[in-house]
Amino acid sequence: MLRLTDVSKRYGSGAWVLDRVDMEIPPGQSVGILGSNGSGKSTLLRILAGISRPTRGRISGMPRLIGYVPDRFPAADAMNPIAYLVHIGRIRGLGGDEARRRGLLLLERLRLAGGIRTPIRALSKGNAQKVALAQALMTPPELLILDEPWSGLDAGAHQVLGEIIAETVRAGGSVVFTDHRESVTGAHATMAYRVDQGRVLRHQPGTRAPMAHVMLTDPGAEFRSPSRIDWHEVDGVAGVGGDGGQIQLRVHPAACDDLLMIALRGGWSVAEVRRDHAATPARDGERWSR
Ligand SMILES: Nc1ncnc2c1ncn2[C@@H]1O[C@H](COP(=O)(O)OP(=O)(O)OP(=O)(O)O)[C@@H](O)[C@H]1O
Repeated sequence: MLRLTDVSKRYGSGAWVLDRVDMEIPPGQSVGILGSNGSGKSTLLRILAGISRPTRGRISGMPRLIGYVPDRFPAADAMNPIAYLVHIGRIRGLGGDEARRRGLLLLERLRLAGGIRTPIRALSKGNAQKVALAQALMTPPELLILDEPWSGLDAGAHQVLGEIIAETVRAGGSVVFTDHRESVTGAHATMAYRVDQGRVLRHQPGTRAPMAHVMLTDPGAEFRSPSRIDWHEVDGVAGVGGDGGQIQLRVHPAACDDLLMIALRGGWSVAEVRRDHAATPARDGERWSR
C-alpha cells in the first residue's frame, strides 16, 4: 500500500507547503483530496506520482504502473492525439498496433472532438484534457492520479470519467483525485483527505469542516439588476440556495474574501456573512454522511 510517512515539502527556502504528512492510499479506494487554491493539493499529487521528491520524510509501497493527469497538460505539443498516444503506449511497453488500437478506443470513449490528427496545441481545453486522460490510461494503472480532472470536460466525458474511476477501483487499483467542488468529491470518492495549512487530515464522514455562510441580495437599484453568476463554478462554493433576489452560499472560509469581491463587482449586496465555529454534522443527503 502506498504510504507517506512524516512527509514535508518546501520549494527552495520558501514556506513549508506540506508539513509532516502521514497518509495511506489503500488499494480498491478512490481518494478525494479537498483544499482551497494554493493549499498544496498539486504538490501532494506530484509527490504521490513520484514526480516531485519530498524535502523530508518517507514514501513506501509506490506502485509500478501509475497513470498521472497533471493540472496543466503541456498543450504546446505539436503532435496529434493519436501519434502522442501511440508514443506513450510504446514507452509503456505496448506494440505499435496495440497502442494505436487502445488509443483510438480511449479517444472514442471520451468522445474527442476536434480530430485525432489536429496538433494537441490547437485543441480546445476540454479536448486537450481528454488526451491527457487517455495517456494516463494507455496501460491500466495500479494507481491513477488525477489533478482537477473534470476541469473543462463536457457532460458526456464527465460521466465517462466517473465510470473509469469506478472501473479502476473495482479492478483493485487506487485512484487519487482533486477537485475544488465538494459535491464532485462526494460523488466519486470512497474516502477523502483535506489539505489545510500544510497538514493533510482525513475528512471524517459525518462531519464537515467549518464553513462560511454568505447571504446576497439584489440591492433593487432602479435600472440595474445584479449579474447572473453560476455560483456552483466559483472556487470554494460548497452549496447554493435561494433564488431570484436572494442567494445563500456555503463557502470554504479561505475562499470567502474572493467570493465577496466577485459578488460586489457583480452588483450584489452582502446581507450577511456568518461562520461555523467548529466542524458540524453533515446534513442529510450529503454524501459525506455515509
Ligand atoms: N514549482 C514550484 N516552485 C515554487 N513554488 C511552488 C511550486 N509549485 C507550487 N508552489 C507553491 O506551493 C504552494 C502550493 O501550490 P499547489 O499548486 O500545490 O496548490 P494547489 O492546492 O494545487 O492549488 P490550486 O487549487 O490553485 O491548483 C503555492 O503557494 C504555490 O505557489
